[in-house]
Amino acid sequence: MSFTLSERGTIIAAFGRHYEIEFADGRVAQGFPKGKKSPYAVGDVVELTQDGQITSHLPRKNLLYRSDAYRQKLIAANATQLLLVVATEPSFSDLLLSRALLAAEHEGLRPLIVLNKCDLTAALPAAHDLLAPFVALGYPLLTLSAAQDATPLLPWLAGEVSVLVGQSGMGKSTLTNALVPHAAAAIREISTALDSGKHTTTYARLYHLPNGGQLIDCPGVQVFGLAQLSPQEIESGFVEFRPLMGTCRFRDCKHSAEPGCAVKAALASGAIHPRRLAHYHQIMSETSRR
Ligand SMILES: Nc1nc2c(ncn2[C@@H]2O[C@H](COP(=O)(O)OP(=O)(O)OP(=O)(O)O)[C@@H](O)[C@H]2O)c(=O)[nH]1
Ligand SMILES: [Zn+2]
Repeated sequence: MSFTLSERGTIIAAFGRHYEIEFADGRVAQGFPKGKKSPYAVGDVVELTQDGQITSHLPRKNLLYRSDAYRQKLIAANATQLLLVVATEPSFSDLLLSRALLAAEHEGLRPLIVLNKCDLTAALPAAHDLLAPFVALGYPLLTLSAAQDATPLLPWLAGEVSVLVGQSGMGKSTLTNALVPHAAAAIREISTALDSGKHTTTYARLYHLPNGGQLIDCPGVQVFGLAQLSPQEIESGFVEFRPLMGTCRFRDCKHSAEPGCAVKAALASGAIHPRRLAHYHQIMSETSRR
């Protein structure tokens, strides 16, 4: 009989097929998956053999990921909160925000929209306009300047496993560096190891916050595909559509030009924002192409 001793730890960094695993006593080991795939994500609790092979992960509370028809990109496992980072400059995509919120709703993550770079005041009104439909839905919004003071975020982070998601350049790394002592050093170390030489985040990492809670910084996302979601899941992920589900005249209503459409009626009355309906149609059009 042969067996390999294995240990259980949490993935705290993921770069391609290369993982860092932290054990309960604070030790950190390198790990790699069996085979060619990278089926694990930061936040996963995994079994690691003595020679560094990851053999399995424990059941996940949730898994944040994006996908298109061909592949999945895992973002984080077992998180509790999604920090959607946008900025006054450069301008951000509100469609991407709708997509990320849909993923948060589907995975049961508490969403918080963080509007960064509020020191760039000239662009502030336009950013608030773009965010207004989301704020009207009740999504919490925190406005700050990571470069000047990231502390307004602290009360939101205690006791949570928070994932930073946003387009490149919104300031996720600046936020991380402001909140986590030594984060910059860890980032430099690995960038040198990967020889990327770039200042953009190329891998995901989990940090322990000084006052409790954990923060996961990820590479910037420009596309957030949701091929994993069914049309029903997309519809129920738009929170303002929920009370209307099943109330259109036609059961398979596309909420486009059908008579007796409850969603269109809500649009006319102002209960649904035209931008959100446009996002819904865009995301739905991608599912029907599968
Ligand atoms: N004016 C201002 N600039 C900021 C602020 N926060 C970040 N920046 C700048 O915005 C740029 C992008 O910030 P990063 O933290 O690298 O952005 P990121 O979201 O981590 O980007 P990726 O690593 O590419 O995903 C940098 O030049 C920062 O100095 C802020 O609060 N105010
Ligand atoms: Zn309808």
